[in-house]
Amino acid sequence: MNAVGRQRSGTSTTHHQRQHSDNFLEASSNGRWLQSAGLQHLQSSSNSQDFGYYNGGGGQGTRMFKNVQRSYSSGSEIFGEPLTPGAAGRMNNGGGQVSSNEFSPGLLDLHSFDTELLSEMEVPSTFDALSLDKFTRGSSFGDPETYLGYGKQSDRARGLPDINGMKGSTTDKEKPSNVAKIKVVVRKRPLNKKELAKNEEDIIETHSNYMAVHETKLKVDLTEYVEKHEFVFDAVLNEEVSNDEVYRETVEPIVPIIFQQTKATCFAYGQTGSGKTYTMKPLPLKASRDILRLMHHTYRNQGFQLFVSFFEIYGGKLYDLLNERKKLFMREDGKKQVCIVGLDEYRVSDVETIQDLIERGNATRSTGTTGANEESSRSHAILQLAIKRSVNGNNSKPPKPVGKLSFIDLAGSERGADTTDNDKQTRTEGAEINKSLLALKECIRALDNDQNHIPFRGSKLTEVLRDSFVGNSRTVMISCISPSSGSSEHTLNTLRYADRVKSLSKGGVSKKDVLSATQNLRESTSVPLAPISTIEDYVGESWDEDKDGEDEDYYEEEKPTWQKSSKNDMYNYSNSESNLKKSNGQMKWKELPPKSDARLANSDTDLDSLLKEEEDLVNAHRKQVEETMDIVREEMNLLVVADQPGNQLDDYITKLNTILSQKADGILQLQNRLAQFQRRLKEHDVLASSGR
Ligand SMILES: Nc1ncnc2c1ncn2[C@@H]1O[C@H](COP(=O)(O)OP(=O)(O)OP(=O)(O)O)[C@@H](O)[C@H]1O
Repeated sequence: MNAVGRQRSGTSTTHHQRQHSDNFLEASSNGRWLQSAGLQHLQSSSNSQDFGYYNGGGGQGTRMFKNVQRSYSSGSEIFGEPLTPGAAGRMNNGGGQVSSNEFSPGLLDLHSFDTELLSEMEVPSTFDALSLDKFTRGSSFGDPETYLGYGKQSDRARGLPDINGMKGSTTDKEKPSNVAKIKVVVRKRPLNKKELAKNEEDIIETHSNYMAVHETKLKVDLTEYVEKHEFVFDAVLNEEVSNDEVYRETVEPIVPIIFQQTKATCFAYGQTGSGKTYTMKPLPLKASRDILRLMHHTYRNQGFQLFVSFFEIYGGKLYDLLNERKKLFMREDGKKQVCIVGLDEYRVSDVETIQDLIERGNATRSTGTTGANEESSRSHAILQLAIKRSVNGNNSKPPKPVGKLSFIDLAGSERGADTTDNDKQTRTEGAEINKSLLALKECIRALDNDQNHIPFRGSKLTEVLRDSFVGNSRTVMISCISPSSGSSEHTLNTLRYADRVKSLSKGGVSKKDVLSATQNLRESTSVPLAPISTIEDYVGESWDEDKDGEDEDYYEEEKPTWQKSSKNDMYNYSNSESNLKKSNGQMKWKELPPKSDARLANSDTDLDSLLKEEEDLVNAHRKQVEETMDIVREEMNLLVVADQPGNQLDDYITKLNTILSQKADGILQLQNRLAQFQRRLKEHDVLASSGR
C-alpha cells in the first residue's frame, strides 16, 4: 500500500459556501421558507436584478453582462495590451521592452516614504561586472540560517516594512507585513474570436471585488433556468484591465519584501486558454525591473544580487528551460533544504538580459515538446527571481540567499480531470496535475493559517516550492477565467478552487460574506408579508398524511419558477392566478386571516431562529457532500496512480468503501435532523395559522 493513498492532500470543491444561486434559493428549503412566510417577493426582487442584467445587456437573446467595475485603462486595450510607456514591443502578449531606466508606474508611490531615493546613478562595479553570470549549478534554495544572520522569525507578520531602515541596517528584524499573506485575484479575459463566432455569451458579471457567474442550466423538463453563483475575492479584474494593472494589483506590492528575507509566490490557475500565460508572461519582467531599481537605488552598495532560473515540471519530472530542457533532479541537503541539482541560475543586472532569458525559457517550453500548446498546458513552468547577498562584500564566496519571487504558470486545471482518459499516460499525467493542484492548495492554506506542518510533500510542485512555504512568505494567486457560457463549468471549478484557497484564510472574506448575506436575508424579513404558500412546498413527502382532508385550509400556490421567456429571453416570475391551480384544475384559494402586528413580530422572531437553524443544516449538509466528493475524487485519482504492477488496488477500494459508508452515516444523521426540523416547522405553522 502506497502511503500516499492515505494522505488527504486536498479538498477540491463541488459546492461553494458563498454561492447564493437564485435557483438554490428557489429550490432550497430557504427559498421555500421565504414562500411559506409570504416572502417570495424577496426571491422576486433578487430575480429582478437578473432581469435587469439580461434586459439591459443583451437584447435579442444575447446576454452580455455590463461590468460596472472601474476601468483601469483607456478601455481600448481589450485585445491589444499597451506597452510600458516608451517601450517598443519585443515580447508577445503585452510584455513591453524595457530598459533598466524605466520602472513601472506606481512603485514610486508605493515607496513615497523612501526619502532617500536617489536620482539615476551608476550601479556599483560589483553589479556591473557580470551582465550574464552563469553562477551556479545545483543551487540551494532558501537556507534560513544563512539569511544575513537574522534570527528565527516569528510566523506572524507585524508592522510595516521599514524600507529606510533596511537601507542602513542589515540587522533589521522587522518583517514585511502590510502585504497580505495570501491574495486571491480573479482575472477575466475577453471573449475570443472563436467564442464570438459560436455566439457564446459573456456570463461573467464583475463589480469591484465581487463577481457572479450566470450559469444556464436545464431542468428535467428541459426548460432553461439561470443559476447565479456569486463570489467575492481580494480583487476581480475584468477584461478591460491591462497587464500593467494586473502587475500593480498582484506582484508590485510584494517586490520590496523579498529584500527582507521573504519568499513570495505568484501563480496563475485556470483552464487551458483562460489567459494564464498571457497574464504571467509579463510579470517577471516587470518585477525584475522594479527589483533592479530597488537594488540600484534604495539598496545600492549593499551587495544584493539578482539571479534568474526557469524550469518546468512535466509529468512529475523537472526540466531546465534555460538549458535545453535538461532533466533536473531534486535533492534535500543535510539541512532539509531543497536543492535542484543541475539547475542553471543566471546572475543578471539589466532588464534586457532578463528579457532574453525569459524569452529563451518560454521558447524552450513551447518548442521542447511535440504538441507545443497542448503540452505546455500540461506542465507547470516556474520562473524564479532570487535575491542574494555577497558575504561582507566578498565576491569570491557564493552569495547568500535573501529572498525569492517565484512565478508559476500552472498546467491547465482541467487537465487534472484527464484521469478518465483511456490513454494511460494521459491518465497518469492528469493524476499528477490533479495531485499537484490539490497539494498546492493545501500548502497555501496551511501557510495562511500559520500551520507548523506544511504538506509540501504532496507533489513534486510543492516539494520544489518547499522553501517558498516555510518561514516568512507571501502568495498571490491569479485565477484566470474565460467569460464564455461554454466554459461555465471550468470557470466555476476555477473559482471554487480560488475560493477554497481563500475561504479558510484568516484574512479571507468569505465568512464575512456569508454573514452579511445572512444578515441581508434577516433584514428582509421585516418587509410586509405576502401570501403564504402551502407547507408541502417546503417539507416534502412527510407532510402528505397530515394534509389529508385539510385541503380547504391553505393556499395552493405553485412554486415560483424563473422561466425563460421564449420571446425576450428574460426571466419571469410565474405567480399569476393561472398558476394557482392544482394539477386537477381545481383552484385552491382562501383569504388569509388578518394578522396583528404583534403576531407578525413574533412570527419574525420565530422565523429568524428557524431560518438560522435551517441555514446551519443546509450548510452542514453541503459540507458533508463536499467532503464526500473531495474524498471520492482524490481516491479516484489515487486509484489511477496506484494502478501499477505490484500495487494492491483492493486495499484502496476497501478504504474508499469505508470512507463512503462513514459519510453515508453522517448524511443519515443529517436526515434525522432535517426530519426534526420539519416537525418543528409544522408546529410553527400550526401556531401561526391558529392566530397565536
Ligand atoms: N486578458 C486578455 N486579453 C486579451 N487576450 C487574452 C487575455 N487573456 C488571454 N488572452 C488570449 O487568449 C489566448 C489564450 O491565452 P493563454 O495562452 O494565456 O491561455 P493559458 O491559460 O495559458 O492556456 P494553456 O493552459 O493552454 O497554456 C491567447 O491568444 C491570449 O493572447
